[in-house]
Amino acid sequence: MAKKKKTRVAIQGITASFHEVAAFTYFGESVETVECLTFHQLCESLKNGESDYAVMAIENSIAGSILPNYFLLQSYHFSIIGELYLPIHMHLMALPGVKIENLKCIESHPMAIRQCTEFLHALKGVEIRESDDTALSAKRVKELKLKDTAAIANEFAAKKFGLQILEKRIETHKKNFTRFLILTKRSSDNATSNKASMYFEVANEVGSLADALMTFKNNSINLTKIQSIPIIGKPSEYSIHVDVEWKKRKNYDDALKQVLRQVKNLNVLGEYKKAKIEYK
Ligand SMILES: O=C(O)C(=O)C[C@]1(C(=O)O)C=C[C@@H](O)C=C1
Repeated sequence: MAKKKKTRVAIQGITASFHEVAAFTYFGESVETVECLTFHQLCESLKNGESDYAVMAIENSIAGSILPNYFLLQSYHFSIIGELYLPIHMHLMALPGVKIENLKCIESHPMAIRQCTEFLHALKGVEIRESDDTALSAKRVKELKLKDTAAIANEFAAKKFGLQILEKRIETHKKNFTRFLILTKRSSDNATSNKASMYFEVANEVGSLADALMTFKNNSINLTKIQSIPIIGKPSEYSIHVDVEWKKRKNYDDALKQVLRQVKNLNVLGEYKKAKIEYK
């Protein structure tokens, strides 16, 4: 009998990155992760059929939105079929025996660095270097035997690459989570959906955005996120990305019909089940 093919999930980063943890948390550990060093590569992997799904970080509770990913969502038109809020614990790690006083450089993913600015500002004379991925930074420290460099990454990376944790939980606030979107090429009807992501444009006129938002309110739709995204080539013009939640599907359907008449170029990126935020 033919062996069942594993579900392939594109992640940004390498094994032991936060994206891999997100993929395993959402799908279970039996999936095969496809490592992509950039979010652009991640989208290409899904587009080319190299992956069945992609997991994409979209915002962090300390560092904020990952704006370039909103552009990718608009240009690739994948379907959002789910979301995940992953608690994020950042650790400073180095080769065994290395002390904080020996460090000349700390490297990590830029989103990870932004989540640890309070801790990093307090260190004097240490260069902060951005990398493609938290786990990749840990791997580099190990493979290149960098005695003056530490990585910021998670506990799985420390274990996998044999690094010693010098300082635990260096994120600026302990309630720290990253929201990940689950993307695929096919849209699917999800009867249990109670959340949607969409973007649209409004006329540059008094009240045009407020009117569209009022329509959601008037239909008992809760707006959980609003993000303006520059329209390239049209300075001072924006498309508006919103995430909305509902208790009754009919309220959402009614709101959507009405909003369609108020805005331009409305695109629904996906309807899916709202995830819980569970702090560890
Ligand atoms: O570098 C990693 O480990 C990632 O998975 C990337 C990423 C991000 O893109 O925000 C994921 C979660 C954390 O917020 C930090 C970094």
